[in-house]
Amino acid sequence: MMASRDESRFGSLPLSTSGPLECALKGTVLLNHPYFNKGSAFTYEERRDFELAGLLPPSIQTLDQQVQRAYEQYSAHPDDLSKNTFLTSMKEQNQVLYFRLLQDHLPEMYSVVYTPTEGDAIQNYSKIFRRPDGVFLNINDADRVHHDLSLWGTEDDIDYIVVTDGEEILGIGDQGCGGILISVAKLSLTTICAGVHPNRVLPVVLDCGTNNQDLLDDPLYLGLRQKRVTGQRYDDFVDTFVQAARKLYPKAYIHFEDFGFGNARRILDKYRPEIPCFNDDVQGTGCVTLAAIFSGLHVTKQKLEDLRMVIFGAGTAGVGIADQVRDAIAAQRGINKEEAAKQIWLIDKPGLLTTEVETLSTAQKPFARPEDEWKGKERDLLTVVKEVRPNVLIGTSTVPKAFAENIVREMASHVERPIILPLSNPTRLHEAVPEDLLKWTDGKALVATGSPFKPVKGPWGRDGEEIKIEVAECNNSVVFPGIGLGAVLCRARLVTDKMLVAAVEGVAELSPALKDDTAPLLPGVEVVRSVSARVARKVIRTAVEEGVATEQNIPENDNDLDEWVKEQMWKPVYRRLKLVEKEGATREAKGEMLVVGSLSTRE
Ligand SMILES: NC(=O)C1=CN([C@@H]2O[C@H](COP(=O)(O)OP(=O)(O)OC[C@H]3O[C@@H](n4cnc5c(N)ncnc54)[C@H](O)[C@@H]3O)[C@@H](O)[C@H]2O)C=CC1
Ligand SMILES: CC(=O)C(=O)O
Ligand SMILES: [Mg+2]
Repeated sequence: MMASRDESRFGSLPLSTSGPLECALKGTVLLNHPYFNKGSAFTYEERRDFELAGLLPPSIQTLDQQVQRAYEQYSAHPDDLSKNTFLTSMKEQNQVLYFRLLQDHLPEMYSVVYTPTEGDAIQNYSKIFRRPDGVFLNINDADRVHHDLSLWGTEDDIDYIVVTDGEEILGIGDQGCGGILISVAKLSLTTICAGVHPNRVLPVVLDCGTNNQDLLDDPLYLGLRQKRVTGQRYDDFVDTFVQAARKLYPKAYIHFEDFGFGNARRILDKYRPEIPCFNDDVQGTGCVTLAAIFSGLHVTKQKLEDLRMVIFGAGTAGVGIADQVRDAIAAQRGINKEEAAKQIWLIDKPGLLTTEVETLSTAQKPFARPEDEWKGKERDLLTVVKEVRPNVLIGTSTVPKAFAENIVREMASHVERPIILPLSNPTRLHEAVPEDLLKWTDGKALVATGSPFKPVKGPWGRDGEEIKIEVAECNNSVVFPGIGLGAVLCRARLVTDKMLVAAVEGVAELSPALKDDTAPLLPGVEVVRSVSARVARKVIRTAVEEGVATEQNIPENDNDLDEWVKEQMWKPVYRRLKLVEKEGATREAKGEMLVVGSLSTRE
């Protein structure tokens, strides 16, 4: 399916987001198709032309009225997980209404469709399952991968694929085939936050088995009931998927999500030089955290050269952050990466990572401290904080309460405004909560968290008056949708380091803390679409400079480019349906294009 092209002042736009929509479906088939369905909002003419009149109550309603009703239904649900399930079924019924409801209530619903509630949905996947959503590929049927993927469209149809193997979902570990829901959730965010067209995306899970014994013992578990396959067979399976996806959907950008520590980086390093791909946990987290650090340093009136950063939890996300920050230090100070790495200390299960630690991974090695520096000293977090006197402390360990009061007070005794980012999701795994961090530092800590938290009140105003401190969400979701949108629109061949740096700048420029030092370190979800548009513009501009943009008609002027980006961002509005004959109709008009959540309408 290629959406019908719009004529605009830019000529023909690659992605259409407005104008009438051709449709060859009628009656109940139409009502059951989430892409076309408008429910009570079908107009009089549409009800007549599409044989809907007797299938709907007579009042014709507006999208606003539908949103109001849907919001009331949503609010009646007793807990977040049932709200999440309600939203999923809404998406399966009426896509525009689902995205519009989300858009209108984004700050409230963000945590319900994403972390932390999506984590609960994933953990309960086999219990709450109703309809499949996305592509299930399993390692025992590797020879079917090409065929099974080919059912989702032709070569122009897919812009964006999110793929997981379910091994390291959020902070909740191995979730086997339930991981499909992280692919689905990340794609919902690319649409709602960045306007990536919801019918041109593909959520995929690579089911390689699971080492989660609870799942293996659960009679209702839906995935492969076997231990994870590793080694060459695993690598071959991932490669079979990547090659098939490239061949079938050569325009698609591949976003890797929540792979295990041993695989995430390896897979990224293998494919990055060849195809447009991105690992959100490594690169997305690195980018958003660097943006938060930039605004924290702006508040403390320091520079990257002043940075002394301790990262607790040196896994996929922790080392991803270390890399991104190290590269930024090297670029800004004009020094090599080895020298820049000296401003970063990594701690993992063995304690501080030094050159003597035997389990160092390839990615951790560049940050290992010389063993001599630490002879005779403890390697735990408290000692490291005492010795290093960091101004930035990051948590990506999944160890709740790891940033204990004595550690935080120790840090705050050496620096005026400690920048503390507990990033482990979901909420219950945060290394500390904002309320404690602010209490222990008399409101001085500059905090951002991996999942959303309510603002904290305390007597931290200039004259001791009570103020409310809003805490930014430092989650890769601030940045990955915009990077993806940029890469898709410019049809990037590759995602280069400089494109990622441009994305960091795009987020950092819009940080509220730049204007007000009591404001959050990162832009919030209420402005996420403009953040994504800015990030996309910067990513596209850099892709052109780097010679990796293949789209021909990218405007040169920044204002034009902004408009070009925004015009192609999908919006949740009803488009007039135009009846066409089935014969000769496009795949879109015949309802044959991918609509996640509409598997039952596919043949
Ligand atoms: N806010 C955000 O945007 C993101 C947050 N995360 C969160 O970060 C956390 C880690 O995720 P990944 O890096 O993907 O997982 P991972 O498993 O690759 O990394 C976790 C690391 O923490 C270490 N660790 C565990 N217990 C420890 C202890 N007691 N002391 C020191 N280190 C310990 C582990 O050995 C491992 O290296 C998760 O909770 C995840 O949800 C991940 C990606 C993005
Ligand atoms: C945010 C995210 O990607 C994670 O927690 O894994
Ligand atoms: Mg993730």
